[in-house]
Amino acid sequence: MSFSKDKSTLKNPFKPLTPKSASGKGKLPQGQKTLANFFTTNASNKPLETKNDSVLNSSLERSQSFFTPPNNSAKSSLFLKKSNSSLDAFDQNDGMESDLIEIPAANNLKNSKPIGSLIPSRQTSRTSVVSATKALLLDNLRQSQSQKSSQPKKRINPWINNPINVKNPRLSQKERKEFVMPTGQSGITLSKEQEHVLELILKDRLSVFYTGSAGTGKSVLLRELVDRLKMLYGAKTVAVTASTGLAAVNIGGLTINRFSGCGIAKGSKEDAFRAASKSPENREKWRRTKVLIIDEVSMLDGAFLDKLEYVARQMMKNNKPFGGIQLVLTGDFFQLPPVPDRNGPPIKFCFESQCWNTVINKTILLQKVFRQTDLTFINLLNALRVGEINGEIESEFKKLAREVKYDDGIQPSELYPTRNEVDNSNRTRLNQLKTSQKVYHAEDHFSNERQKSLLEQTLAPKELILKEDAQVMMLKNKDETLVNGSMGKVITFLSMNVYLIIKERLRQNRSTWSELQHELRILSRCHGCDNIPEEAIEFSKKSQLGEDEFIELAKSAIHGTESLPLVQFTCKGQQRIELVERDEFLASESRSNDPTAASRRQIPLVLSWALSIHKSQGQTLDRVKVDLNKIFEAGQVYVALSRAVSKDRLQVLNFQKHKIMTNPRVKDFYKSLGSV
Ligand SMILES: Nc1ncnc2c1ncn2[C@@H]1O[C@H](COP(=O)(O)OP(=O)(O)OP(=O)(O)O)[C@@H](O)[C@H]1O
Repeated sequence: MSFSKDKSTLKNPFKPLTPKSASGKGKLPQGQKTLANFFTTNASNKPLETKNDSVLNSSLERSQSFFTPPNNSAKSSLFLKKSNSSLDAFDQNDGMESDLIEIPAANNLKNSKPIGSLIPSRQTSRTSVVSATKALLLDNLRQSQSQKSSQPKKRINPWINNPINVKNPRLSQKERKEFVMPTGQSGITLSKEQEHVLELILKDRLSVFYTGSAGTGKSVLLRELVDRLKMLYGAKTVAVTASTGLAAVNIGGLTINRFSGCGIAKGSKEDAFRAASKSPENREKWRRTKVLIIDEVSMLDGAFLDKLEYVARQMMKNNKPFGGIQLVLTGDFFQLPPVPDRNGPPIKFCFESQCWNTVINKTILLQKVFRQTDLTFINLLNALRVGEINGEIESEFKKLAREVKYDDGIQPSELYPTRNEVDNSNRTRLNQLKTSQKVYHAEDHFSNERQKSLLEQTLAPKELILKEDAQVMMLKNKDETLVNGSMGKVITFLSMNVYLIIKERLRQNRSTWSELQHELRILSRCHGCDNIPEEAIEFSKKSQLGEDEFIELAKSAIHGTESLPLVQFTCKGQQRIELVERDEFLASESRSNDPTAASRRQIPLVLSWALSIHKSQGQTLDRVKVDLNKIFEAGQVYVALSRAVSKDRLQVLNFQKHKIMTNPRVKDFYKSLGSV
């Protein structure tokens, strides 16, 4: 490394850059975007853009346009609908949704009321909340009640600007009666059928199993439900669990095995109770539980559910079903089944458990599919779900073998049944790149070997190897458009200080993206060097940023903090560039407020040329390629193909009718619900 300029003649790299150097650049050719356009600080300023002019999208656009830009000084996190007329317009569209199917279980305690009578005020029930303290909730209630004649309320987006702060905001009995829960989650307005499920659980206090095909919004509904239940009863009384570690991580909960204290519960129900009651903390946890939520219930063994039911009655010293605990189960039994135990008895689905009919008061089928909007595609997926593939449907799927070309260079996620195939595919693709590489080692915090091994279940890898041009997927929700599952491409690696200068600089600059990508890569090479590399000095003479400015940036890059991946994401059809910082991943059995929680700090990205079908369950993927050659499990093909948002962005290789496996017991169960 050498200097071609005397250090003393160089400007102070830490001095803010002046706009002066931005001047003098030629105008952009027509239609070309400046790089500054790609850097978005607040995606919520833009309405959602979708190609389909469907009822759903137009509803979404309308509801999106009601948001005002974030406002820090506002009383945080309350979203309110703008006016009655817009609500009416929305409701008309709602009328086009398919009818609710509600299946009373054999012993239903109550019949549910008609939707209209369950929702006293359409206006308040359509208001939105993401997080709020008790005071804010009541404030919202008062405001919304006096809102009809007043000004439209300002909305702010707490996901972006405000920390979420739900500290056990319990409402009193009286307050609860008055309180009509608002809806939230990054601007998503729940559909009638989703709201109906909430009403059954929150108002009628029924134990509910809600199901529905892939993409019907079960997870969206669950997240909303968890927020609301915690607000109503207090966080500690709501047990949020899932059948697998991965699913538990997705909803910020524990595995049901861990929550219950039963462990793997291979023995009798009495053994399970003995294990669970060993620790006083565990007994206390059970006794304060009012609601138990279990997600991805298709993967939960029915025999385990029976043991749990017994444990609950013993713990609560109450002989009512589940010891009087309200139960909320969700999942789709046509998706992945429980993992069989080679040495144990054959698996049972939960609906085959002895307690099922006693503990579930209501079963609800969500019918409206949100993930896809093309009705033909939805029908094809439904045929796949129930395994009814006639010649016509088979030929439709076979047509999807064609290659799909994407003009932004981001390749589709390849889905494979086995982890080995996934690792091989990603490794091969990474090795093919001859670009710069960076290795990120996870920063793990744990207090024992068990916690250490649990950390390996988090989505974030212990060692993440990235290269420029590598295809990656985001693992965290950042705001409305950059979410878990967003796909992108690594541009280069920059330290935060250089990124901030460049970001500011590019707001005033009219250079195009293709012109600057190379400059950023050269700046990236300066990181950690003793002196400015020759290559950078040479390049500075033709830099779009101007020679002096480029040299200043190069000096900043030398002294920069950790070099982080700069990623170009495609979010809801728009390009967006972000420097991705480390984030925290809790082990599945840890709680965020527990100081002894096991956690991993890692860059929230994974290579995403390939994913396992198992990991893809629960995800919405923008572009998908599936090879059905090695499929071995019922539900696998359905899970894989139903991740795609449209047929146009799905490639299916080796589609053969005989590969589509559906469990006949699952089919019979759904037939008994009248849905097949
Ligand atoms: N009420 C709604 N309005 C608009 N979009 C919604 C709504 N509910 C869900 N969605 C969207 O539909 C997509 C699928 O939702 P979600 O993942 O909750 O479905 P799911 O039933 O859990 O699917 P799966 O069974 O495949 O895991 C997501 O992109 C989500 O944002």
